[in-house]
Amino acid sequence: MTACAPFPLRRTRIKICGLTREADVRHAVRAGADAIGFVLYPASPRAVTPMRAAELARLLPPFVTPVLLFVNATPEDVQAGLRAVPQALLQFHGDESPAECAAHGRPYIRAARVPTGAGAAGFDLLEYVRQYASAQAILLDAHVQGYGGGGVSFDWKAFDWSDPLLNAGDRLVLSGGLTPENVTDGVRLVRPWGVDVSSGVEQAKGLKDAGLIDRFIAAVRQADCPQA
Ligand SMILES: O=C(O)c1ccccc1NCC(=O)[C@H](O)[C@H](O)COP(=O)(O)O
Repeated sequence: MTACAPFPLRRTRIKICGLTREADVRHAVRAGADAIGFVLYPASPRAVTPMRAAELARLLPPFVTPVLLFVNATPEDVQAGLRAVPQALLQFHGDESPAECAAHGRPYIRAARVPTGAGAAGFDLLEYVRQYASAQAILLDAHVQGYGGGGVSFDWKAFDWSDPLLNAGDRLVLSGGLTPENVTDGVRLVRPWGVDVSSGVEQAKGLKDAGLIDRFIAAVRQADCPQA
């Protein structure tokens, strides 16, 4: 772990997503993850059932948040997830409207799917952030085939992160193709409240790699330290 003197000015929150195994959950928590995501989207290679998410969420100590991820799920499916993991934060990755996301009366994370390459410049992120004013967090993901977890980044330089309207309320979560190699730069540029990673800490889809998790978290902490 990188040491800062006298202490980091900020601590970027870290969510690790798409866990399916007990050992991965235990390791992520020990390494310092703040939130653990479970994919309740049956078409995903990282999908778990609500019952399995509940088993894994039971391993979480206080102050580590379970997150249930949905893609165009029915309200009944979301409710089934919440019955299994009542303390969970919700994450919506599909085409859900602001009203659909808010309908469960629970804090939620809204994934914005930002076009990759030159397309990012044409994406009105400010309008998106305004539209989802009821979201506790806006997760900045890259638009890939499928709905997410694609291990692809968008062009972080396409937006003005110093715009107080864009970064208002500390609710941006940088995501999409983050790795131990690029996350320090991403955090220093965007200054998000948190980061979210799946592919970048995996040995295979749904199977996390302890060494990559350690390196990823150390790289985030490095970004949190004031630069010499
Ligand atoms: O993980 C999936 O398979 C998945 C499927 C459908 C929608 C979202 C999905 N995952 C989202 C995430 O894991 C993260 O929140 C985020 O998009 C980061 O993914 P990655 O680029 O793999 O780090």
